[in-house]
Amino acid sequence: FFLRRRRPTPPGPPGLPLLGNLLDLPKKEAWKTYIEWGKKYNSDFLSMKLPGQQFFILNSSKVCYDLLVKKSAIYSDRPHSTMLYDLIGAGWLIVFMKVNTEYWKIHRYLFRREFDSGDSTSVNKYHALQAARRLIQRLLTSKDYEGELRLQVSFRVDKEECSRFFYRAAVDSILSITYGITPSSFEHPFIQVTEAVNKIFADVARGGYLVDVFPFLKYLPGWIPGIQFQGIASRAKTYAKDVLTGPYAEIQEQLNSGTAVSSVASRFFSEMQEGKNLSEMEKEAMRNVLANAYLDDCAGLISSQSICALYNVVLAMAIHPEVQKRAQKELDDVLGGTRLPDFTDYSRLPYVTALVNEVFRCYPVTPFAVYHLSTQDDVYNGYEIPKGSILIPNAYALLHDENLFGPDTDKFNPDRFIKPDGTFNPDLSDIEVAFGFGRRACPGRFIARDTIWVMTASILTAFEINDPLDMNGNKLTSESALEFTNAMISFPPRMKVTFKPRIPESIVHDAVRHQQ
Ligand code: HEM
Repeated sequence: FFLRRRRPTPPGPPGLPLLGNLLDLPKKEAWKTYIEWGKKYNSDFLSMKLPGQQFFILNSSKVCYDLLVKKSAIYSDRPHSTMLYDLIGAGWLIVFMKVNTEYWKIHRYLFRREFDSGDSTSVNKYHALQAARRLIQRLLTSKDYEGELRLQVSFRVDKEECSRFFYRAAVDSILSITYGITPSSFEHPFIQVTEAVNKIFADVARGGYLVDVFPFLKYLPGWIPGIQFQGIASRAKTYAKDVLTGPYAEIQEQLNSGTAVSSVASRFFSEMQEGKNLSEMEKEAMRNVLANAYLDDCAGLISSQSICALYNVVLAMAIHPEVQKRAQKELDDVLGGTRLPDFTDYSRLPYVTALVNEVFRCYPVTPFAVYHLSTQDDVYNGYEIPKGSILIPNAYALLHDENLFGPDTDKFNPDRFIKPDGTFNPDLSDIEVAFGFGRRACPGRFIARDTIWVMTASILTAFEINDPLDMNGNKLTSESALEFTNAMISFPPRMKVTFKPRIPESIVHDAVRHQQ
């Protein structure tokens, strides 16, 4: 036994005794450093150790597919968070659920049924379209608006200019899809609570709580100096409960008073009223699925993916005016400058679709997807992967791989998604990795794509996005060095842009009225 030779681990920076690679952890855009490590160690499969935890970095499509897709049965778990599970009681968050349990499977099944199947898709799309139109109307009629609107595009989810519009648009869209609720203002409690939860969950995901490293700390009372996490957890527990039960209770009241509009929740309650026999687990799972959709998109596991994607669209359009103009020409040719786009225009707007895909590719919202945890000892290419290892899929590396997406992948070029005959090229299907891998792949990706598409098409129809400036007032261009945040959800740098209207206000007001 003692003489048994251990198999090697893949190459990686050597690290220090006890600390492992703690001091090697990149402070900026870690995904780019991991690509550099791959070149240095001449391997697409790397290892890294932190105290008590073995990590593997997956830098190529082959390794990601071999492990996370082909062997997804053993590479699809998540690390346990004492803060989230044991202290906040947020075991209903699908993204952190233990894999392959009946509980997780019923949540995934219901999520898929409600967010990616024929009947529900058309109602979901209708709500996303309405939210897009309300966004355009709010931008046009903002009290700050004087012919042109100067927005501060900021990744901080607070009440700064851009957040007011894009944060609200994303919440507006997902709340109406899930519960049929349209918040009347930014101060609405269902928006405010997501802001509060956002901060705490973001810290958990960043590994910001010591109790996640030393779980025994959970037994210490909150009055001991340095144990603030107990107080934070107790506040988060209240917020999380509000997220789970607030809109759920409101939709029940609306149904009773006959004022509910069609949504995922209303369909579910109608089924129950019609006598559909559901187990207690199914009922609980459905309540959780609704809250997961609401929370994952607004304050999610780490922050808000759709909001980040919208910021990236604004950034990309501002620093690539030639792409913006071409997309606007396509929109004008189809819409004639007389109306806002809708989903029936999809097939006639291949360049808009290409540019949305290019935004997901060039500026991935989740450059590492979400970490996966292995549940069995395994061997890959002669290397040992012990049970309990964390796998970091470098989605950014794949999305910038020239073998998958053609030349100059550091350049923003929607044409890579256009076929020679001018139609959209669906063959670059590796773009899917922008939404994760294998059995954990994002179940909200269909509605996320639809929402970002219709919001992008609507914004570009209604506005020119000009004059991007950094926070020091320097002009930003496609050549500027942009530093994205080094986090699970990677936000673009803060900047200011101008929104200049391109169509008469009456078109937008008519579109919103027509939808009601
Ligand atoms: C731009 C938008 C979005 C992006 C880029 C995104 C990306 C991701 C990624 C990378 C994962 C982890 C996949 C993995 O572990 O391999 C994930 C998980 C998840 N996403 Fe999304 N997402 C987006 C929008 C949404 C929306 C709108 C919803 C809800 C309607 C949603 C719901 C979820 C859920 C429930 C999970 C957890 C799945 C599980 O762990 O089994 N996402 N998403």
